[in-house]
Amino acid sequence: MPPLLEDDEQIRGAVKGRVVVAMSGGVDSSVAAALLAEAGYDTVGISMRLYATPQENYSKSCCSPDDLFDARTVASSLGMPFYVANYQEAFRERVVDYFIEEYRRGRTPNPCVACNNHLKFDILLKRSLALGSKYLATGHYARIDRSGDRVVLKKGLDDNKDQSYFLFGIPREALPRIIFPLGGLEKDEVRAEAHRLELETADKPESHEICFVAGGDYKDFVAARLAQEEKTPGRIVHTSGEVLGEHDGIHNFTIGQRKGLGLSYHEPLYVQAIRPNDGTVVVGPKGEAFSRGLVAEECNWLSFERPSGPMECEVKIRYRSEAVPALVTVGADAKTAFVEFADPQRAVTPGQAAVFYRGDEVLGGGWIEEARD
Ligand SMILES: Nc1ncnc2c1ncn2[C@@H]1O[C@H](COP(=O)(O)OP(=O)(O)OP(=O)(O)O)[C@@H](O)[C@H]1O
Repeated sequence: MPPLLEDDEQIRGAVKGRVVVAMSGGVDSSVAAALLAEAGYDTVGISMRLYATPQENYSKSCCSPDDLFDARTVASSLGMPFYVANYQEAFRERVVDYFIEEYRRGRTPNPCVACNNHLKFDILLKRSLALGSKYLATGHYARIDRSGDRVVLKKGLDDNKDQSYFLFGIPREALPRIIFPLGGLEKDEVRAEAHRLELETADKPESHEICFVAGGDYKDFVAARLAQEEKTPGRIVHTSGEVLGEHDGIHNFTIGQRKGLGLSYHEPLYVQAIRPNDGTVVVGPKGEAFSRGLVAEECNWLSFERPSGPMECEVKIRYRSEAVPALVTVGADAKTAFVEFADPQRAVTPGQAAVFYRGDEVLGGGWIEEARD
């Protein structure tokens, strides 16, 4: 095992003092807390209560009583003070309602980004600083590099776990206040650390689902929360113009979707566009779903106040896709970015994030508004 926190670029330059650790009850944030405590930081644990799930789904939700219990147990074994913050209302407004509204509009939301932007790195960060803490730490797989003349956000070292895509919305001035103790570790090392530190959560399984849609299908979740008059039904039309069928609402579709279209056709068809105005869902064969670029709105820049001119960089248009070369130009207020891919990309999806990288560094990002042909 390489030396951890003390020599880690994550923490270099971070003056020892009080750190609030955001504890979800999972293994990652448990290890983050334990490493900071071991390195001599004055750690305080906070779990956010975000969502109340029905009784039968308790154990599958991110902030179920089980998880709060686990977080409390780990904090207690580390001798850390521990608090639960009730952020259910903010979470409902900023994450759950946003999630439903985006589907209603025929877009594909990214609730993890919304949660980071509005809960973790806004409300919780402010609360942490108000508690006299110097830093907020989370178990995200990303790095904050403090070694140069400016503090920058970088990808996590573990390519497979890297979560920097979800973090583009952190306010630039907040970066110096954040610590990601796991950014320089591989997932296997984190598990090994959890065992070495004898944490209760060492063998706890990963959570993969959207935390507030515990166990269920997100489409059912959205459909159950939309009144009939909020749904936009319409036609399913082939790119050739042929009408193939009808549907009950655009909230049921995502760009790039192949399954569950309710069509029988002689070749696989993919959703290529969703038109909220008249409810049309355009489908076509795989080869046709490519775009030359996109427009992103509400951009946040991390490495500078704004790009100084047209900028060559890499862009990632969904969490699990490669960062691909692109030319990015911004509008007058730097909130809108016009992205031209070096090579056309498949399934550009309004509502997802476009995150701009230069190598490992996250330059910034924004929300995809539309694809450009
Ligand atoms: N309910 C919560 N309360 C406090 N912090 C949270 C909560 N949910 C997530 N976090 C923080 O955000 C980080 C990333 O959240 P994510 O949902 O991606 O968790 P994860 O990668 O499964 O990590 P973990 O194993 O710690 O649950 C967590 O490591 C933790 O620091």
